[in-house]
Amino acid sequence: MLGLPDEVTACLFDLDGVLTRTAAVHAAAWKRMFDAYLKERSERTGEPFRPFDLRNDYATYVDGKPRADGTRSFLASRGIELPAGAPDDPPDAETVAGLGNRKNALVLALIEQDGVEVFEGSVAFVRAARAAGLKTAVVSSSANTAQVLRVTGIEDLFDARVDGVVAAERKLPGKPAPDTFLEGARELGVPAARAAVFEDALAGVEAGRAGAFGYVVGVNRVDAEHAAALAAHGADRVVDDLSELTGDAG
Ligand SMILES: O=P(O)(O)OC[C@H]1O[C@@H](O)[C@H](O)[C@@H](O)[C@@H]1O
Repeated sequence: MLGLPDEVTACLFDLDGVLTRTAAVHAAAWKRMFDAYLKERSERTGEPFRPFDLRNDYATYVDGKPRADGTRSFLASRGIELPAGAPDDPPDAETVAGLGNRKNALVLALIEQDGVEVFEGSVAFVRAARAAGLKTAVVSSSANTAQVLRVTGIEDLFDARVDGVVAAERKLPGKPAPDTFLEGARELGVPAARAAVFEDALAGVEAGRAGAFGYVVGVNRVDAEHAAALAAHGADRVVDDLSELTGDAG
């Protein structure tokens, strides 16, 4: 009925791009922050300015990973290495934390300005899963997860939450490592083999595969190329919307 293998008794949902329409918000904020930084750097050093590519740089280096890992990973792709800095570095500090704080201020401003929308097909799927007796958790790298769940009013649909704040407290390595999803399954009291992972990011489906979860659903919100990449990185099935799983696609 849910389009999942029979042995699956729990569902672990990524947030941004799976439950809520916030992946594009993050991508836009990353681009604005990195382009401003790269431009300023190129004026200073004389290196050519090559902007952040919203599609490829985001999917390859940033999407799905914790904020600092995404920052470091993209900068490394451009041969740039910055000091880690401190969590409360100001947004103009030339550190990994400073650039991350600059990007987070942009995300919060965009959320404040435009609000957050859910994917209705996903919310209907979560409700159907719970009605069928499955346990549900949100497993996201985002430190803004609690706030996004609150403003969209869907926080009560989940039995557990493992987000960027929880992962930092418990010292769990972020996606593509499987640890945050494994922690989500542990909180729901099920072994990984009985849990399904729902992910739109390449780092996320990789985490699903690395954790040997019972089923990995790739949720494609981009294009056919991204759908193929989700399958190549570990998705057992790729859908454009979770309603495809229940056969409710309208
Ligand atoms: O900066 P935040 O809100 O802690 O989120 C970290 C990451 O969380 C992930 O869910 C997003 O896919 C990334 O784009 C984002 O950068």
